[in-house]
Amino acid sequence: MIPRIDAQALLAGDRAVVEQVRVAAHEVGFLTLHNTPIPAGDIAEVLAVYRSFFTLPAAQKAAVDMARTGSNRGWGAGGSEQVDPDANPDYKQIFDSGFEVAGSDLPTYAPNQWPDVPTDFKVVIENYYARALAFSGDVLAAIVGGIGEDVGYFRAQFDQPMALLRGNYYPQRPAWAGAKDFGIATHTDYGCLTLLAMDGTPGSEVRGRGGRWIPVSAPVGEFVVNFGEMLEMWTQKRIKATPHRVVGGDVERMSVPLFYNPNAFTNVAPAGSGNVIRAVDHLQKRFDETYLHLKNTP
Ligand SMILES: O=C(O)CCC(=O)C(=O)O
Ligand SMILES: [Fe+2]
Repeated sequence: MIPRIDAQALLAGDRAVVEQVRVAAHEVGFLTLHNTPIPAGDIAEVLAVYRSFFTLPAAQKAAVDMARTGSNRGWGAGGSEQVDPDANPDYKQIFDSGFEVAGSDLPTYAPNQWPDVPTDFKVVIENYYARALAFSGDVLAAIVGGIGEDVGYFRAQFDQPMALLRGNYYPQRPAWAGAKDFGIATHTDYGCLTLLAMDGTPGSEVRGRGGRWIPVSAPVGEFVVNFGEMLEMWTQKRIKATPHRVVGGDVERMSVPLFYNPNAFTNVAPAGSGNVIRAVDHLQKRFDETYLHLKNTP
C-alpha cells in the first residue's frame, strides 16, 4: 500500500522505480525510502541531540521559546500548535529551525535560536539540515521529472528554500487526553515535500481510501516521504497532499521532518492557470492559523 523505494535507484532515474514513485505520489501520497545518501548514524545523532534538549526542564527550554518571537524558530511547548481546528492543540513538543536570510524581514527567513545545552546541538542540527536539504532537492527533482515537469525550473525555485527542520517529541500519551487530543492531529503538510525521519517507534497514520487509517513507519536510516499543499496545487493534484496524524501511545516517540518549501516568491498556483499564489503567502497563512503564538496577531 505504501511503497518502499530504493532511493539510489530513484535518484539514478531507474524508469520502473520513477514510475512506482509517480503512482505513489498520485495515489496514496506516501512512500518510504531506503538505501539513501544519509547514513543511519547521522540520524541517530540528530534524534539524540533533540532528545537531550526535549528532556531538559521546561524552565531551561523557555530560553529559546518561539512564543517570545514573531516567527517559528526554537522550542514550541506542548499545546503550542493546533493543526486541526476541530481538535485540541497537539500535546507534542517541537523544535523548529530554518533557512536564514540575513536582513530579510520575512518571518519565514528569521534567524534561528539555538539552545546552550546540549552543546553540540547547533552543529549537529545545522549539518543535518544541509544534508536533508540536498537530498530532498534530489528526491523532488526525480519526482517532478517523473510527471514530465521542467526539472531545471523546479530546482531554481529552491535556492533560498523556506525549508523548516523540526524535531517532534511525543511524550507518552497523557492520562488526561481525550478524543480531541493528539500527538499531532489530522493535517496535511503545507509545503512541497516532507522528508521524515522516525525513531522506529510506530504511531504515524495516513488516511487511506474510505477514511481508513494506515500505519506508516521507518526504522532509523530510512525515511517516510509525503507531499504538501503547495505541491498539490502546483501540480494540479497529480501529486497528492494526504492527511495524516499521530494519536500517541504508551511509549515516548520522536520524529524529524524536513519540510522542503520553495523560495518565498515562487508561484505555486496551478501551472498554466495564469494565477499567482506566492509560496510565502500560503506558508505564512498556514503558520498563522496553526501556531498559537501567531494566531490573532496582525
Ligand atoms: O511524527 C510523525 O510521524 C508525523 C509528524 C508530522 O506529520 C508533522 O510533523 O507534520
Ligand atoms: Fe505532517
